[in-house]
Amino acid sequence: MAKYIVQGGNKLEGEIRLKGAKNSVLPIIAATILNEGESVIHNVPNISDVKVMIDILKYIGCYVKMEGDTLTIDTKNVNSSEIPESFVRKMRSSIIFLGAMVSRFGHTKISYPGGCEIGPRPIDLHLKSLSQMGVNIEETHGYIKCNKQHNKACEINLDFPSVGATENVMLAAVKTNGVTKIYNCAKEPEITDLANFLNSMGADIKGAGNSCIEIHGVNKLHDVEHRIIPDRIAIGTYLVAGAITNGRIIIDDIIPSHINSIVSKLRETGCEIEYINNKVQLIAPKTIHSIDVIKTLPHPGFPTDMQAQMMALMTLANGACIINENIFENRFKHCEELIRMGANINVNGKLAVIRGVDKLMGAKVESFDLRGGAALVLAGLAADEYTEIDSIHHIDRGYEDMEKVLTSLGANIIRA
Ligand SMILES: CC(=O)N[C@H]1[C@@H](OP(=O)(O)OP(=O)(O)OC[C@H]2O[C@@H](n3ccc(=O)[nH]c3=O)[C@H](O)[C@@H]2O)O[C@H](CO)[C@@H](O)[C@@H]1O
Ligand SMILES: C=C(OP(=O)(O)O)C(=O)O
Repeated sequence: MAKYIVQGGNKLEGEIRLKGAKNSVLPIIAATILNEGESVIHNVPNISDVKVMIDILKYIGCYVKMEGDTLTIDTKNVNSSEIPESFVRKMRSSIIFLGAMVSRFGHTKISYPGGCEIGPRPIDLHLKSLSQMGVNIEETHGYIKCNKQHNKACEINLDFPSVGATENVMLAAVKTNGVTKIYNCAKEPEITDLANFLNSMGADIKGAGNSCIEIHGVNKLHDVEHRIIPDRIAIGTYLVAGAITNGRIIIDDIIPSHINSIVSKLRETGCEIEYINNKVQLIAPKTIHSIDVIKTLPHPGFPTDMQAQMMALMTLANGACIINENIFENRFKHCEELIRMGANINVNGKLAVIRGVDKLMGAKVESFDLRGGAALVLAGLAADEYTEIDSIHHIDRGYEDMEKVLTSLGANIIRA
C-alpha cells in the first residue's frame, strides 16, 4: 500500500491554488442523473472519491468524460437504478444516490452502508425523511429498496441538521408536486452549491444556507454547466501546513465566509491572516499559541473535518487545548499515531486534551481516515527527521496530489 515519507523541518512558503470541494462535487455528481441529459462540471478535483462516483455512473449506463478539471456527464441512457455493495463499500457517501434515483425513477435498490473509520454513521434520518415523502422503504439482505408511492410534497423536520439527509431530501423533492420544506436542515456551503447546481438545471429551491429549505416541485429539467465551490477543508488543511512550519502561504480562489470559523481559530494561535481579493494569506508566528477550546459543530461552527488537522497544530502549541468532537463518535484515531510522534494527548469520550510539546519526532504511523491522515502529514512536516505515513489511500480520497502541492511550497515529501 502507498505511503508518504516526509522529512520535517522545512518552512512552507509560496502560493497555491486548489480544486473544488469534495463534499460539493460528490452530491452534485449524483444529482446529474436527475436531468436525463448533459451536465458539465468545472473545477472537479482529481481524487479517488470522484473516481468511484464516475465508476458508479458508468455502471448504471452514463456517458462520462473527464478532461482536465472538467467533467461531462450524460445521463440519458441510465439503465439501472441499483447500486451494488462493492461501490457503497468503497465510498459511503454513495448513499446520496438514494434521493437522486428516487427522483429519476421513483425506485432504487442500494446496498446498506456500514459505519466507517470515524465511527458508526447511521442513515436513519435519510430513511425517515424519504418515508415521510411517501417512499416505501424495505431493508432486506443488506440492501435498501425504495419505492415512491405518491408524488405529494410534505414538511420534514430533521432531528439533526445532517448534511447527507438534507441532500437526499433535496434531490428526492426536485420533481415532487407542491412545496417540500426541510426544517432544521444543514447549512453547509456544499448544500448551497448543490441547490445552485439544481436550480441551474431548472429546479426551484429557495433558502439553501438557512435552516429551512423550500423545494418547489418542477416538471422539467435541462442541461446544465456549473463550477464547484472551493474546498474549504483542503484550504484549511494547507493553512495549517503553513502555520505548523512557521511559514507564509497564500491560497488563491477562496470564499472568506466559508472559511471564517477556521481562520478565526488560526488567528487565536497567533497566525496573521488576511484576505486579499479572493486569496487568503497566512503568516505564522514564531510560537504557536494554544487555543483553549475547539468545539466541532454543524456549519457555521468549526467543522469536524478540520478537527484532526487543528489537533496536529495544537501538539506543538505553548499550552493546553481541549478539543470537543460533537459530530462523530469515534473521530480520534489519529491521536494514538500523534502520540507515537511525541505528542501529549489524553482522550476521554468526546474530549481530547492536548498539551503542547517542544518538538515532535518522526515515526512510522498509519492513516486510518482521510483527515486523520492529513493531520499526520502536517505533524510530519514539523517533526524531527523522517515520518512514514502508511495507508495514504485514505488521504487520496479527498486531497488531489497532496505531495505535489506541499513540494511546491518547499516541503520534503515523497510518495513511496
Ligand atoms: C460527503 C460529505 O459531504 N461528507 C460530509 C458530511 O457527511 P454526512 O452527510 O455523512 O454527515 P451528517 O451531517 O449526515 O452527519 C452528522 C451526524 O449526524 C449523524 N446522523 C446522520 C445521518 C443520519 O441519518 N443519522 C445520524 O445519526 C451522524 O452519525 C453524525 O454524527 O457531513 C459531515 C459533517 O459535516 C462531514 O464530516 C463529511 O465530510
Ligand atoms: C468524513 C469525510 O468525508 P466522507 O463523508 O466522504 O467520509 C471528510 O471529508 O472528512
